[in-house]
Amino acid sequence: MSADLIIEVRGLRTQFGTHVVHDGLDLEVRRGEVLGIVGGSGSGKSVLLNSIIGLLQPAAGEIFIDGRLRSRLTDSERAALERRWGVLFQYGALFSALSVRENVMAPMREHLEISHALMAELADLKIALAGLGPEAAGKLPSELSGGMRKRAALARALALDPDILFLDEPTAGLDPIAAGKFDTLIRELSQTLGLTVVMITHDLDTLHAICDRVAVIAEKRVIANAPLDELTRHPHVWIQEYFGGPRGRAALRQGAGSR
Ligand SMILES: Nc1ncnc2c1ncn2[C@@H]1O[C@H](COP(=O)(O)OP(=O)(O)OP(=O)(O)O)[C@@H](O)[C@H]1O
Repeated sequence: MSADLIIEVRGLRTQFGTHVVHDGLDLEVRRGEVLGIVGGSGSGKSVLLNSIIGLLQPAAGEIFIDGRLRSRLTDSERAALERRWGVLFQYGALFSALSVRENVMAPMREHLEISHALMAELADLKIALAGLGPEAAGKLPSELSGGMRKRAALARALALDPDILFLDEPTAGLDPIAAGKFDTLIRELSQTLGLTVVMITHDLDTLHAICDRVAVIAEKRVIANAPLDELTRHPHVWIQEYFGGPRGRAALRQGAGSR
């Protein structure tokens, strides 16, 4: 595995009963990049993410993180590895009965042995980093707008100073202005903190605004993984329909105009 790869998936097969989701899937993620993952509904984007982070056991294949084979790690090595990433799940998945600050403190309680006061202080820093004002810290998720909830979930994903951030449809449900601001925030965080970002998205604007490369899942595997301008020339029919359809062309024009 080359040193600039932080994640490498080889020959992944996942299945539920007889339903095969991935078969012979390969994926490479380079250190420090923002990688977008696209594919039709049900093509297995979330299942891929859950396999990489260990929530799902693949039927076959190998997943290397920093050159180390996931399946060969001891429990304590795996726990240490899992502290290195933050995950923003598709629906935010905040604890509804806990304040934003307590939500951000939750992974700290699990993994860090530091005082409550220090945890609260660190949580407030992450909340600010995610672009929320200090008044948000004491609020419940239900008291926040959709965009603010995404930021709260992002603050929690940043709780343990990860070097990889996994985002499952981070801008879904946001209006275009809020989505654009969230994109900018992710780009700034990846640059200032040196984060590697792996992001599932259907949002063509997001792909154009912040992704260095885009991996396309179709036919149970990654059929292409390239910068967008290369990808749009790819002959595969799904890619042509996705990027060459009216929405794809509009996002392309807008992306070109904003660069
Ligand atoms: N726990 C599970 N048990 C059985 N089938 C599952 C399970 N999780 C996912 N699947 C199936 O695996 C396939 C891929 O699901 P996945 O959620 O990864 O799709 P996706 O590409 O993320 O779709 P979307 O864009 O709609 O979110 C789907 O057919 C789904 O029904």
